[in-house]
Amino acid sequence: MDEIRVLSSKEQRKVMFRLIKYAKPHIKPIIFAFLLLCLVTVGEVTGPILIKIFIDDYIAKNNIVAGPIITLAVIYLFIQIANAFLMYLQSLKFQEIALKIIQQLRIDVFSKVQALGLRYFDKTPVGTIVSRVTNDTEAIKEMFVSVLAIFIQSFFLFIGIFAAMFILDVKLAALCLLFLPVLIWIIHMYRKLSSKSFSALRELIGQLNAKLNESLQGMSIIQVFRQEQRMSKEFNDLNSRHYDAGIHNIKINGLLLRPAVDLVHIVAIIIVLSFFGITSMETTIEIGVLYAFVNYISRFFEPVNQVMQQLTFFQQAIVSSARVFKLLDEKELAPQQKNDPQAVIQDGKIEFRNVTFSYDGKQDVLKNITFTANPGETVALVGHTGSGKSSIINILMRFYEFEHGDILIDGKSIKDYDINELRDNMGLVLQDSFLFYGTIKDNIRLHNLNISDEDIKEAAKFVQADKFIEKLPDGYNQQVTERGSTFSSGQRQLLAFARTMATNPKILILDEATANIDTETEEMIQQALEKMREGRTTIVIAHRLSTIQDADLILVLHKGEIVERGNHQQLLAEKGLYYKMYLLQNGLAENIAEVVQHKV
Ligand SMILES: Nc1ncnc2c1ncn2[C@@H]1O[C@H](COP(=O)(O)OP(=O)(O)OP(=O)(O)O)[C@@H](O)[C@H]1O
Repeated sequence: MDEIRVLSSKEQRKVMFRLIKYAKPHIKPIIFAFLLLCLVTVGEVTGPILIKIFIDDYIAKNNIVAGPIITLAVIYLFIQIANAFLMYLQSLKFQEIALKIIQQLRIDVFSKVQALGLRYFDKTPVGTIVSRVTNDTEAIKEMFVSVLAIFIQSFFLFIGIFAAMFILDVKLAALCLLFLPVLIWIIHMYRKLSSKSFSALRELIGQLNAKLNESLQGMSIIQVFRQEQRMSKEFNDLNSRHYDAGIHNIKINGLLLRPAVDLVHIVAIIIVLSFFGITSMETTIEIGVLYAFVNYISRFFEPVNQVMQQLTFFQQAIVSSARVFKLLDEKELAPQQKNDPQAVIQDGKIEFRNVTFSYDGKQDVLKNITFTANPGETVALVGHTGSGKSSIINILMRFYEFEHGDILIDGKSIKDYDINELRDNMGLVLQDSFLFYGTIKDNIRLHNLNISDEDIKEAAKFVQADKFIEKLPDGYNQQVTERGSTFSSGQRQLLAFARTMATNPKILILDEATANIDTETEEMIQQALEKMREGRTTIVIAHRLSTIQDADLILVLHKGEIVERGNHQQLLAEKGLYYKMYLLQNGLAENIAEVVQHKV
């Protein structure tokens, strides 16, 4: 989980510059949008000047001449209409650019997530990653769509208004400039106070997401173990903390947003009116100038208010951007390959040479693993839970990088191969067969266009999945719900077999299912596995020793080391760990307690 941390001003600036870099490819439309913005500002500022001319030159002087007044009115109307149109156009342009930028950012984040190594996913809750791709990029979108547009628009308007005020009355304009430091101070205070509460708020939303995600994924366990109340309590606690953070935020906003700025606004009007009152005793003042000033001051405070309001989103976007950039800079990448074009898998010979591996860099979970699986041979990994069987598969599949020793395929280091070459030739079937939302066909083909409908049917037939698929109302076009929850685990397993067989890999890696499957399906699965293994180098994690008695080599793992090796008969004759496991699994141990005591 990300820590609640307020970014320093320097860090915020760095994040801001990096965000702005995303706008670089859109420089031409941005310049166009800025030009539109300039025109809009000119339009906004000229309105009060035209009214000032109308008041001072015509009304005050009682000089009601139809021609010039109508011309003035027409110009005024034209400027207002043109401005409305230009405003629409510039806002559309800014939004378009913003959406394009955010689209790119999302693509970058998603590609990065896919390039990350499993170590990253081990330490990061799924909810947090989802939050990065959705909520955080959404917050950044807000920054580009409204925050920056309003900041820039307000800045332009601000300059335009001051220019107009200086044209009308230098002294009074200079007086108005005095309010600037006060406003800057309010904005600074607001930013300072609000940034911490925003970070806390965003962080809590991330935690709420993570909790929700955990609850949904583990729903069956939650219900079975009656964890509903605990989960609700934890969720409620987080929700209450979110509420408190929200209230804290509202208080800061309530105090510093509109009220503080409005107060300065009123003081400014009072000072301007007093100034006019005092000077009117010495010189005649033009009522039109007074109108224009009061109008400008109101217009000037409106953008300030808007900018203040946008600071909320700005803060949010900076925090979100910092998190997204942290993800983009994540160094925990998937193992890198040398992509040697000469490295091609021909026979599928696998050699582990003194491989030592650790997940955390501290504790070795595999120690000095050495074995060879010759082409077409089956090597079975057995051992108690936590002995390192899955870890061997994890490094063989290049899910995790290993530092010591080497794994060779057909005599070349596994690190030399192009990852596609490895993935195309190594079929992996895990215990929990993951099915995607889509049809059965999609799930077997996995969008590989080289696999025809015929290939799919053949693969299904090969693993005997065709029988149950054909009985489904829509056959191969039957819809698979999320994670394939409407299929039995045996059926899911058969579909996963078919998916693997459709690619016809040279190497098979199987994590044999431990789930209880009815005897008939079990039989089908065993037959399918036997056929699949024929002519393929196979590494299989076996939970039941009965299924691997014909393996060419059985490796018995204990605490990350290979403690016994040989075929079934040899290992039984050794009367070691394998022998004890075999007796236990077959209920043949005369005194099971004795065997267990022997630290099986
Ligand atoms: N992703 C991981 N991060 C850190 N440690 C891990 C990770 N996966 C496994 N381990 C640790 O590595 C050791 C070996 O685990 P591994 O999953 O390889 O055992 P296994 O023999 O496959 O067990 P099982 O039969 O229960 O699947 C264990 O101590 C386990 O706690």
